[in-house]
Amino acid sequence: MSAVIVAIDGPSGTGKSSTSKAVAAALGLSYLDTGAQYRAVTWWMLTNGVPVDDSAAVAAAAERPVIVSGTDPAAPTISVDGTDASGPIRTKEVTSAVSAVSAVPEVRAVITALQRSIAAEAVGGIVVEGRDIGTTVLPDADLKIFLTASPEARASRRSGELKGKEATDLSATREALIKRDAADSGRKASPLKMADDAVEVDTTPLTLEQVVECVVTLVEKAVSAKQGRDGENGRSSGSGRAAEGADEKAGQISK
Ligand SMILES: Nc1ncnc2c1ncn2[C@@H]1O[C@H](COP(=O)(O)OP(=O)(O)O)[C@@H](O)[C@H]1O
Ligand SMILES: Nc1ccn([C@H]2C[C@H](O)[C@@H](COP(=O)(O)OP(=O)(O)O)O2)c(=O)n1
Repeated sequence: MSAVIVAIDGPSGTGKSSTSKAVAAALGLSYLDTGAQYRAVTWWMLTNGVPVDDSAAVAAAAERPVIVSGTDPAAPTISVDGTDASGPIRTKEVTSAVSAVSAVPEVRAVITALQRSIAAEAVGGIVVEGRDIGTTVLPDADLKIFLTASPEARASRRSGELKGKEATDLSATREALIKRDAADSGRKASPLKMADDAVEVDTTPLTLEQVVECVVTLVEKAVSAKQGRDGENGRSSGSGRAAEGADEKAGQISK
């Protein structure tokens, strides 16, 4: 069977990273945080003096940063030009600039190609999380999930994280999230949007554990359906009873 590919998209604070990591760890899959890659490019632009509001300057530099992502869900890594960037990419400066940088088509072209090659190399399967994975990066993913949550829930989750570090003001966090979502959803190049064939999960009333359980179940169904399809293909070329058993499971997927 070819490796399962799971796309998890949604706005900020809906639980994409926590859910994707836990699901990948539970099922032995690789994990890719594509937001971290856009943050890494943004950090490179800021540290190299590229004016992030000048899209032509950002476009001209788009191919320069060398981004490497480690895909172990237990210890995901991100480096830029060989330097660990996991800390610096989470600062307020990067968060404020990342929507402008990620709206530049030349940046998206470079990062999208990188994401596709990482997914293709993940022989054991992968969970890829972001904004445009189901619509643009991996439109043939075996399962597409779109996570949502109320702005209040998202802001309170985020300010819980920031406590003791940077701004903890709930309404400021809420405004910043809404502004970033509007920029990410309103850009021309590959905006944040639910794919037509995605499963929407509203995480507002759910604990993280409940969301993980729900997504693990959906992935298992998608794997069964995939095995069914692979079995069917095998059977049409003459591969017998095992294919028939797998074929029965194909009806179980619910979208
Ligand atoms: N269902 C949930 N209920 C409560 N807190 C959650 C839930 N899902 C995620 N969180 C918490 O919310 C914060 C943001 O989650 P994260 O996975 O980083 O979201 P995203 O990747 O969508 O921005 C984290 O601190 C995480 O532990
Ligand atoms: N596939 C993606 C992933 C992220 N981005 C952009 C848009 C987001 O505001 C930033 C940062 O993404 P990230 O997932 O780190 O954001 P949060 O964890 O939700 O704060 O990157 C994107 O344009 N496409």
